[in-house]
Amino acid sequence: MAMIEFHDVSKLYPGGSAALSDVSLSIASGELVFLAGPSGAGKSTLLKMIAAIERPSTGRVLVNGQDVGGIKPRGLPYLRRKLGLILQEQRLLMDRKVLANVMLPLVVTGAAVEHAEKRARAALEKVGMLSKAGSMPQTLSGGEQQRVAIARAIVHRPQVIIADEPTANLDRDSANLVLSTLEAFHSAGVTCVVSTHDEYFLDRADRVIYLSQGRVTEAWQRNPVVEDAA
Ligand SMILES: Nc1ncnc2c1ncn2[C@@H]1O[C@H](COP(=O)(O)OP(=O)(O)OP(=O)(O)O)[C@@H](O)[C@H]1O
Repeated sequence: MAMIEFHDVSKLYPGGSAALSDVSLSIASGELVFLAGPSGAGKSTLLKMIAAIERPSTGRVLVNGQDVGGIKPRGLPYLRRKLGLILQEQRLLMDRKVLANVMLPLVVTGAAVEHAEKRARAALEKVGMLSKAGSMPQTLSGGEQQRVAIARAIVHRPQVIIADEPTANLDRDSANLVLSTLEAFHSAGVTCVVSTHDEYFLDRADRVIYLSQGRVTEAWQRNPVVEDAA
């Protein structure tokens, strides 16, 4: 079943040229898909459309069958509950401990503090960062901070993880750990869409969609999933 579908999606930013042009793609439930392409190709724009942070100028974006392009503000929390977002502009709060950072998405949606803390500890354990729960973010390496950001993104157990360049500026070992963390969620059935510049990861990927100047220029799949005919 398709979790994410783009049908002839174009995006024009006000006053700008087309950030995306006629993009059509389908991502199945449980897939791990990499989005590649040069800076400015439209990767961030595409990811933000899945979360309805940006809206298509034309075309349709469906998440779990729901058209999210025209979603009303009151429908956004329902959509966002399904999604775990690791976006470039969402840094950790440096004046709060790791645990508080990961609890925050639950606390702001009204969860009880004890419940939020329990969930946050479980999320930190999943990304191998529970021992740093009491640390301040600036005492962590870039890769560790990124794993905390992943814990924050999955604390509400989303069906889909959207990660925009989660390994940017990391050394190879840290990048590998971040990627293994995402792969573990994929193995647990979570749909993952991850943008990257890193050829090393693209070589290992099962499915890559290349964007250039807002268009899908290449897309391949190493081991195509054979749909069960039944
Ligand atoms: N809010 C905005 N307003 C106007 N133009 C924008 C906005 N966001 C992105 N753009 C433009 O849209 C195009 C695609 O940008 P986008 O950030 O989606 O690319 P990207 O592939 O994610 O690049 P990078 O790898 O550098 O993050 C670029 O030309 C960019 O300048």
